[in-house]
Amino acid sequence: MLTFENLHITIGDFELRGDIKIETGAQVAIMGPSGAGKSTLFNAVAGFLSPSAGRIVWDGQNITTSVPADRPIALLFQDNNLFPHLTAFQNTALGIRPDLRLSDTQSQDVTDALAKVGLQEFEARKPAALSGGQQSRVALARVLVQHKPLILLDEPFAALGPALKAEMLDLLSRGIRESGGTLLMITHDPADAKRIADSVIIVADGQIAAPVETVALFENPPAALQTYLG
Ligand SMILES: Nc1ncnc2c1ncn2[C@@H]1O[C@H](COP(=O)(O)OP(=O)(O)OP(=O)(O)O)[C@@H](O)[C@H]1O
Repeated sequence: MLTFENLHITIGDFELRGDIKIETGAQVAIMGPSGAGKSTLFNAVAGFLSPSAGRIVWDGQNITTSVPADRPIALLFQDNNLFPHLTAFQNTALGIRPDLRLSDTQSQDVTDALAKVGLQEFEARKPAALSGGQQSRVALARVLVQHKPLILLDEPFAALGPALKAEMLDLLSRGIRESGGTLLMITHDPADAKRIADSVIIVADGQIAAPVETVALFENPPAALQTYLG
């Protein structure tokens, strides 16, 4: 379980508060207006920003002040962050060891992750020789190979067309479910939430709301979501 205990985040005069629990294995969409603090919340969870008060607890362990590398977290951001001079295999392997010196088992893990995202034939290709969708798959393989229990995605696959995006979300959701991971995904697209999220957390008006079951939320959206959806 991921818990925000009286969490208070401050940047200049921007403030965000939350006191919520997220069940292990949940797949949760984070939604809310632009500038409401979604990325800021991720930065605090990932350890790039220190909260001004409160605690972030994962499975009973206080991680509020842990350095990013010691947190149980893998991150996937919109731009994929692939290195142009490295192959799909090497870009994936970076998730295990930045110096790319893998054991045989680790190499097999990379091969398995690339197969899982349908790139078994593309291991030796560099990003320039991969389509946008294939590049996203490499980034996803790099997340899966880390076997982290908590996965944070900030607007993943936003650059892809709707069909490809849906396919990637399904791959992602299945991959994380198989590994028992917990997923937090920032998205502006209600279709993303409806496709894979069990519940939605609304970040608005300085508050991180408790997760609400996705179908129920869209059937009866709170005021902040109504305004945001237009
Ligand atoms: N480094 C910073 N210094 C000062 N203010 C910041 C900084 N980073 C973010 N902010 C402010 O914090 C608030 C929250 O920003 P954040 O990027 O978390 O919003 P968001 O919900 O992710 O928005 P979007 O949907 O547009 O990406 C905004 O008012 C932003 O201007």
